Amino acid sequence: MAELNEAAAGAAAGQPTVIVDDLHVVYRVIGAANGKDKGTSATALKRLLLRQQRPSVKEVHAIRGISFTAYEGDAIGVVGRNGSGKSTLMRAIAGLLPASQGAVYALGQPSFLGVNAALMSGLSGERNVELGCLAMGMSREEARERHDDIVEFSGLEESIKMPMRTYSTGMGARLRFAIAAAKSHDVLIVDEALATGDRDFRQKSEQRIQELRKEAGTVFLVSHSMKQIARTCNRAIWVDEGVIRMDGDAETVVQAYLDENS
Ligand SMILES: Nc1ncnc2c1ncn2[C@@H]1O[C@H](COP(=O)(O)OP(=O)(O)OP(=O)(O)O)[C@@H](O)[C@H]1O
Repeated sequence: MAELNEAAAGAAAGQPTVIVDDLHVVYRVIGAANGKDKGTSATALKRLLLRQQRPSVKEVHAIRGISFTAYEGDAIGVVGRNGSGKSTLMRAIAGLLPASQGAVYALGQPSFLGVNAALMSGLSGERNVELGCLAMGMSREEARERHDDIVEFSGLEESIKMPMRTYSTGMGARLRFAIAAAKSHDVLIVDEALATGDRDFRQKSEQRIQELRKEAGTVFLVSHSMKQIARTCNRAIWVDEGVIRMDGDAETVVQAYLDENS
């Protein structure tokens, strides 16, 4: 495993951008431990009226001691079965979830799909492009300059004038990626967003991920598509029940994962 790790690091050969050191993440779910207590507002009210004790707290230890280092120029595919901890790991790297033990050190502020500020569902796609660019630190002029390219990349055409709440999940994901991809990032985390696009959009976005890598950033790509990981990434991390099962060059990890899961 150590050999693979070094091989992956060598492929990118840049400075470290993310260091994950013995990371643990624990979710606390209130009222989930007792099968009879469904945790609805009615049961909460009943408990209040009857002065019963607070429901027990169930802990879900989603990440159980993960360590690795990502480098400039790395495109890291994150693979693993449903519920293995991929999204939790990504959210912890982005600083959206606290570590219950260990730490994440990152260069700059990792962007979770690039636009950390949520897009506004009541506003048009066009207006969200402008706000998204400003939220990523562009000047108004820069945002205006990039506008047409972002709209074209998104492929939303006339729908760009419609409020975002009228968009399908796929349309929303395309717009988010198009905005995020308009800027270089030290660390960009793309969590399943590309899965919703059609073939054309997937090709465009995979190409853009390669360009972002060349601009000396690190890209994490969570995907259930092993082909996409093998095409897009130089390195892959296989997460299994909250720990790293394998970390190495993308093709080797994808093959090992497929061997076990097909
Ligand atoms: N908000 C939450 N509260 C409690 N438990 C959670 C929460 N989010 C995730 N979990 C639990 O943490 C574990 C890891 O979930 P996570 O979403 O990180 O997995 P994943 O690998 O991204 O799955 P998928 O491939 O289905 O998206 C699972 O056991 C899940 O039930």
